[in-house]
Amino acid sequence: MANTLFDKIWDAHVVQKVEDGPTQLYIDRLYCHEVTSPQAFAGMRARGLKCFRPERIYCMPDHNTPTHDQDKPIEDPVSKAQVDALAKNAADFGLTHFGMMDKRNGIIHVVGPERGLTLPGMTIVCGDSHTSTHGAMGAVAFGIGTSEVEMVMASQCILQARPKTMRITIDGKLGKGVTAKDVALYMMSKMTTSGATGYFVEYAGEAIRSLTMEGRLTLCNLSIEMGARGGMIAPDEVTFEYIKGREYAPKGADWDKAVAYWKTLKSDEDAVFDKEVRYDAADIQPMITYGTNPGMGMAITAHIPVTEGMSDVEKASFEKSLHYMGFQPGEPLLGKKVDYVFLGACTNGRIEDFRAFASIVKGRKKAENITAWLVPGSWMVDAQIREEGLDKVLEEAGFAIRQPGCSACLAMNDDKIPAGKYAVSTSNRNFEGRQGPGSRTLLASPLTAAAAAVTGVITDPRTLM
Ligand SMILES: CC(C)[C@H](C(=O)O)[C@@H](O)C(=O)O
Ligand code: SF4
Repeated sequence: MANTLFDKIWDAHVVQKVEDGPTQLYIDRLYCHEVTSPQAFAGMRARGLKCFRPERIYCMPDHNTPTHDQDKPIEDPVSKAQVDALAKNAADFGLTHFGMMDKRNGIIHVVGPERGLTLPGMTIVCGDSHTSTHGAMGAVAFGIGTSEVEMVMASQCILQARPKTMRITIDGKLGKGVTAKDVALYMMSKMTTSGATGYFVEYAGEAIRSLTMEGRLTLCNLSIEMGARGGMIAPDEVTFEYIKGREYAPKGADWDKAVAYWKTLKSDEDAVFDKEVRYDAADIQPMITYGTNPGMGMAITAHIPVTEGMSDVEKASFEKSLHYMGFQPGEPLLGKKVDYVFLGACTNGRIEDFRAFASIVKGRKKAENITAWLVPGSWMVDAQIREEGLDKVLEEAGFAIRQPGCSACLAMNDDKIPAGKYAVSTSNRNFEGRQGPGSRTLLASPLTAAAAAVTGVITDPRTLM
């Protein structure tokens, strides 16, 4: 029988099936961060359990870590308690822990792939919705709840209902200034934030194949914002090239064996998906969001939609959203003044994102009215930035690089956008208050963020390329 990529990986991990019930699925990797693991560890303690496969569990703090002075004790008592608890829990349960200031620390969804911990064919879970990111390497990766984290700690298995499969094919070539982030924002603007609910998505087509590994990670990261259980891309030479030589990647004969297996990880020609969606790359422009969910996006040169034709319910929520943002239906965003720019998050905190940002700001200066937070996704990204001399380019243009972590993506640390201020942000969520109480978020690519950072207003990055 012809199988999809998802079927192949899922079926290889089934321990047992419950008749008319969920599947018991073996999990290759469990990632833990400080926010969603404390209750799971407490549950394990209360039941007197040890982790079943401690060597398959990797822990690191990322949400509560400050992005400055990480060598000093964390000032905020809540954040300090969370971060300290993870270190203690990892030590007590014999788990690998990349603590703050460890050169392997960073946002879990940036670190997994870059250390070679995330590999094709794996099942990967974490108590975090953006675990979908790892699917870019050809893995079945999805976010789980805290009680499920405990289940995996105890048994290295999880009970899961099998999701339906969807394939999204993007034909053709992406235009100038159009990045993986724009592809994701475009799809969401078409499908809405619930367009893929109940499905596990495989991305395919020429435009997807041509993405770098970083771009693929960005795209799969945003799968969850379309409601998908996860997103994935069949591994290919781009994937193998990215993984080769990384710290935890297979080496020598194990590498050859692994690649031979990974090459089988693709949907069969005649595999049938529960749903198929197609888009044309030529229709995708640099995108920006104007509302308070990631599906409220448009081409940067477009005008905010008008309410004609909307139902009363749609109109009410649309108007509430625009009121929060301080925008009017039908108006353009180009030229609007911005206060903050955030480059980072598990969406766009990788080396390629810093390269893209630097390519625009090179030889220009940060606009006076802009406060810019540039936050590498990990210490490895930080090291690459310096190795490539991008730090010099950024500094000459008036930007400073902060220390790794989730930062202003959800503002669990001090990096909060003040109420009423506008931030062009490379993160993945623009909900009310997401980047701080009253903050107004406009999601966009690193190129668009850079264009706003040097002009002080919303600017089409193509005009600066
Ligand atoms: C804190 C965590 C549970 C949350 C998530 O699951 O995604 C966070 O990472 C986010 O991006 O909102
Ligand atoms: S960077 Fe943002 S989206 Fe990613 S894990 Fe951290 S808080 Fe969640």
